[in-house]
Amino acid sequence: MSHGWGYEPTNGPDTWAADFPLANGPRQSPINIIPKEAHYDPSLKALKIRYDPSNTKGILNNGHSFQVDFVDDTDSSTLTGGPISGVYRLKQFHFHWGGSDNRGSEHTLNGIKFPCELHLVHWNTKYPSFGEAAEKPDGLAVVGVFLKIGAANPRLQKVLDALDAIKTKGKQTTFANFDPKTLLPGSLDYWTYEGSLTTPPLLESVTWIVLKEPISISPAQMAKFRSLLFTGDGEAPCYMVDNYRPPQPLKGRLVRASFK
Ligand SMILES: COc1ccc(C)cc1NC(=O)Nc1ccc2c(c1)[B-](O)(O)OC2
Ligand SMILES: [Zn+2]
Repeated sequence: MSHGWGYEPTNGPDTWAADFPLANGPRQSPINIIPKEAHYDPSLKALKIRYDPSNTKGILNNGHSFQVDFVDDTDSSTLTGGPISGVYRLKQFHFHWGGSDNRGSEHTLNGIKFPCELHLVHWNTKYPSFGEAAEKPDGLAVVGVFLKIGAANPRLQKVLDALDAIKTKGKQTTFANFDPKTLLPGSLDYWTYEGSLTTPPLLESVTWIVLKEPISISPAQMAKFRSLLFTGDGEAPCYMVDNYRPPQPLKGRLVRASFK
């Protein structure tokens, strides 16, 4: 049976180039962000984020992470402003995390890994669908939020409570009326650069918008993420941990900052 990509030594990030040559492309993600080397750009606009909780569609264990999906057939949950032009619709959000608190994020700050990173995925409505947009250089905009260990985050609780129902790969369950805006930190200051999906097919279609301010997650809440399985029912269980790609070469790209 074909060995799909994953995060184990036999199918992890170092093996992806064999099936996905974009892995060695010119605008791969994630990257290490060095704040002192970022360029403050006063022309960058503030992010405008408007989400409608009634667009929440469900929650799924896709075997690589879990994601909360949104109805995206109207402009009711959108990202505008910031470094992007036009209207991008919210499609889904998901997380990446480590097997212990010293790793898990995809982007790093001065080489520091956070225990977890949230990705809010949006697609450019100048294209007819997410799939079409994902193939275009300006097709996607992803807001990345670092999570750091601290007090329990009550905003995460509804998501965490749903995880028992999606323990194994392929499981999904109803999930309604969730406002992802409640997951954002107080400040929307960000770094931005042109990059890619951090999972195969590694398409180079993402304008990354990484927020400077992390949100908190408690050790008990992290343990809940780590109780999910990469594997499906009936397979030898493998805990869903370390589902992150390490930083990729910057290859001359500029990282801009929306703040001084
Ligand atoms: C098999 O998966 C696909 C099949 C067809 C298409 C067009 C896209 C995908 N995958 C996809 O969108 N992944 C994906 C989308 C967005 C983000 C990430 C992964 B991330 O880097 O982790 O954060 C942002
Ligand atoms: Zn992601």
